[in-house]
Amino acid sequence: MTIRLYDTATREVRDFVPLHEGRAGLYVCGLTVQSEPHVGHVRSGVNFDVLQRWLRFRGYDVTFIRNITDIDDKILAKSAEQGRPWYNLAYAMRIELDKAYAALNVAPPTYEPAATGHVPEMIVLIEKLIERGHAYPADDGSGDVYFDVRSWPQYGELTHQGVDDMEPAADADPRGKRDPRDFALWKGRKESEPETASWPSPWGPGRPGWHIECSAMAGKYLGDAFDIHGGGVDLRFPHHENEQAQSRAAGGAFASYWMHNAWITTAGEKMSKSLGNTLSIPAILERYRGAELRFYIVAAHYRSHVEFSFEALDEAAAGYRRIVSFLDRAGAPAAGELPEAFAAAMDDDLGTPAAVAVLYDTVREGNRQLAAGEDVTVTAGAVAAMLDVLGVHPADPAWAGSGGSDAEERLSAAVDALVAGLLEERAQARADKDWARADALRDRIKAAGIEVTDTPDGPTWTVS
Ligand SMILES: Nc1ncnc2c1ncn2[C@@H]1O[C@H](COP(=O)(O)OP(=O)(O)OP(=O)(O)O)[C@@H](O)[C@H]1O
Ligand SMILES: [Zn+2]
Repeated sequence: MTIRLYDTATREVRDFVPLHEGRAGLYVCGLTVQSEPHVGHVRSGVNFDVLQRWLRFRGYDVTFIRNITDIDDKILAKSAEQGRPWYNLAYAMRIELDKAYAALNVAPPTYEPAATGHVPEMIVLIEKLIERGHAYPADDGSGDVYFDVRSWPQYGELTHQGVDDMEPAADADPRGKRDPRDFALWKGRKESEPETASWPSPWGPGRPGWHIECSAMAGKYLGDAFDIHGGGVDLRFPHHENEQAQSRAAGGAFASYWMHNAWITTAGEKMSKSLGNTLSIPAILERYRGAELRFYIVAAHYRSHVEFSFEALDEAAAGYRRIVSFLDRAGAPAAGELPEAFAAAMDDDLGTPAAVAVLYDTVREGNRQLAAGEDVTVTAGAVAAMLDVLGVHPADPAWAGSGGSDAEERLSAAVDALVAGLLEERAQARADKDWARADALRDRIKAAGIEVTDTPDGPTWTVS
């Protein structure tokens, strides 16, 4: 019954022991809202949504914080390219991200703080670091402030590296730094940058560095010490190493466990805009239901890279539809008891592949029971409970309006059958050269607002 989680910091699977009994504080790095999200971007949203659902199922009162980075170099560069204010781009992309999460039934976090709303908290934290001798303002008049990595002997402990082996920090102007690895806490405003992208500070107008944002927001909403910090595996270094160094150097314990999800890849490479191998969420949702895409993502272990392919997605979607069809035939029961093997798999570092195997086995057994005319109440209730935990229950109200909800599909199937019947009658009337009847049938279909198109595979219809 104990949840065990792989902790990236200790590199082992450990029992989850919360700081406060019955409660779990979770912080996940959200996205920089600079462009439309692709399927790789939403993976962490889905994976950590499964984690928070599992923690809740196990009785924890979860506080889940996922931030939005709405100011940074990439946003400024892209908005300049597009000739629009940076906040206009960030806001528009935030709306796209919200839509993608909603389409995948990723529940909103307890609170979703945006970096631009927390600059005063970041300034207080930077002042504290300067006071404690772990940060310094650059002496080149740039207005930058850097974290002094040599002042913090534990720097590198999260990713098990010695300072001397590390690359220079890329996110800061090298001029005013004491050590090339010192990273920016505050970036003085450059002449070329818009005034609206700067905030007053003791070091002059400027904006926060990326790493300090998460330290300040995690501290504000979860306190100096909290349970789990998550994010994509590429954030381990430098972002998470830096977050931990800042927060601990300021006196807090920060996260007890670190969890990192792996990538969605194409041809073995991280799906990424800079590689030009991305697939946007709306493009996928033109062909698949949100629940099918989510099922595809959750069926893989969060620490395994997923090589994206439409064949694999087709397979997952077909598997999901078989599960839904079983539930339908079993009379769409309420969630019942969760099978122990499923719970054990989830307790074991969110072992979703093993959990999904239990789900398929249970459906197989349910189909056998249906064929044998046996009672399927318990089996179908177990299937419903497992789908709930994974966030893919077809009756979840979250799917309503996102296209292809269960109710819509059934309605569509019913209309399909009726239209097919009318079209068959029309075909027969034509074969019989009964033109008046054929026309009357065509008019009836049209009057119902249905448009029929003849294709080589036979007629198809849409609601006009
Ligand atoms: N293919 C992916 N699989 C899983 N997570 C991803 C993937 N791509 C990006 N992420 C996550 O999304 C966040 C933003 O990543 P990043 O800025 O690198 O996006 P990107 O699309 O790769 O952009 P760029 O092309 O500028 O590198 C990070 O938290 C990262 O972990
Ligand atoms: Zn972060």
